[in-house]
Order: sequence, then C-alpha cells, then structure tokens
Amino acid sequence: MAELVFHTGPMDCGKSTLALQLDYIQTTHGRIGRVFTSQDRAGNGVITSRLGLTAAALEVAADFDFWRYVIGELTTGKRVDYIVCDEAQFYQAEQVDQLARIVDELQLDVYAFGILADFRTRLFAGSQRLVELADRVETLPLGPLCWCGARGTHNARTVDGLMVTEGSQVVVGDTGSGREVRYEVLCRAHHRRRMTATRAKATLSPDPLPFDPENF
Ligand SMILES: Nc1ncnc2c1ncn2[C@@H]1O[C@H](COP(=O)(O)OP(=O)(O)O)[C@@H](O)[C@H]1O
Ligand SMILES: Cc1cn([C@H]2C[C@H](O)[C@@H](COP(=O)(O)O)O2)c(=O)[nH]c1=O
Repeated sequence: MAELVFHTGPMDCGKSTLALQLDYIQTTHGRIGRVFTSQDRAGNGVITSRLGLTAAALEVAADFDFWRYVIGELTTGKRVDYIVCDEAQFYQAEQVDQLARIVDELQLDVYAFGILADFRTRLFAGSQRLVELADRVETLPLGPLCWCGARGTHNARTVDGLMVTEGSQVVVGDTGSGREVRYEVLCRAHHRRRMTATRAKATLSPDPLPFDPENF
C-alpha cells in the first residue's frame, strides 16, 4: 500500500537531511522519484540541510498542480515511483489534497517534511492539511534544545534577540546568529513567556547588582 507520510518537527531538527537521505536510499535501490521544495533558505529549486547536503529540487509555486504534473510525466512515458516534498508547510491545502490523490489513485509513496506551526504557534495551512490527510505523522526523534536545556518544540521569531509575535506568517530565515530577523527554537514554557536566550541572559544574570558586603 502506498502511503502519505508527514515527517515533522521544529526548525533545525533534521527534516531536510532526512528528506535527502530518504531520496538517496530510494535512488540507490533503483527507484525513481521526484524531489520538491518551496522557498528553501538557499533559493528556488534547491534543498539544503545544515549538515551540508544540497540537492536540486522542483520548486512548488502556489499554483503548481501535483496531480497534473505526475499524470503528465506518466502519460509521456516517464517513471515516477515516489515523491519527496520538503518545506511542505508552505504548500497550499489543495496541493496536499493532490498529493493524497496521487497516493490513493496512482499508488505512489509521498514523503512530506515540514514544520507544523509558525512563530505564533499557529498551524501552517499545508501542515494542517497534512495532519488531516496523512496515513502517518512522524515526529523526528532528535531536535534542538531550548536555552534552558529542555526539548525545543516551538519556533520563535526574534528581532535583535527579542521574540516578536506580529508579522507575516512567511519570512524565510535561519536559526543561526548574526541576522536581525532569525528563528530560535524554545520549549513551550519559554515560548509562552517570550523568554529567548538573549532575554534570559539579560534578566536571569547570576550577578545582577553590585554587592558590597561591608554595607550589608
Ligand atoms: N556540525 C554539525 N554536526 C552534526 N550535526 C549537525 C551539525 N550542524 C547541524 N547539525 C544537525 O543537523 C540537523 C539540522 O538539519 P536540517 O536538515 O537543516 O534541519 P531542518 O530541515 O529540520 O531545519 C540538526 O539535527 C542539527 O543538530
Ligand atoms: C517559524 C517560521 C518559520 N518560517 C520559515 C523559516 C525557514 O525558512 C522555514 C523553516 O525551515 P527549516 O528547514 O524547518 O529550518 O520556515 C516562516 O516563514 N515562518 C515562521 O513562522
């Protein structure tokens, strides 16, 4: 039975790495697939993982039709055994419906990868539809830690180290330091309190005030 599988987890948990590994394994066993992505940090038509792997991919624009694409490939004699979809949070809900139809009616496996929720903890449309339709939702086993050491589960958007809660849902970016707008993965408690690493360092300093034991 073909499957629609959604591999999810916060930013920086290894989704793109796993997507490329999965494609590699299938390819080395003689299967022929198609690899898609949408708005990767490195630009259009490419998948990049922070471990250094990079591969060409087909870019999914908002009006791309997966069903028509695959039918077009098959009816012109090309082979498609499976489909890998990275950054699937950015896909339209209708595109996820098309992927489910491909699984059911063409018996092709579809492996999707993406974050569930945005910086405000709201589900992305593509991820919501994947949770609704997938045969299986798999959470990646390893992920980033919050600055407190707990498992990082929620994606925060920061500007100059401070968490913001307003803005466009889509702002392509990274978790590394050095940029004005970036992302930081926090545990839920610290996401709720907007306590980023920078703010924690400033407010939870072990020695916040000068202390003179003579005058104490
Ligand atoms: N130098 C490194 N050595 C080992 N693992 C690394 C290194 N740099 C990044 N990683 C790991 O790579 C993974 C991030 O991979 P990536 O596929 O880009 O994540 P995602 O697609 O989920 O954002 C994380 O598990 C991270 O711990
Ligand atoms: C939380 C959040 C993230 N994004 C963007 C930032 C990155 O470009 C991708 C996630 O990529 P990754 O491979 O999982 O690191 O999504 C966004 O646009 N809006 C958000 O709220």
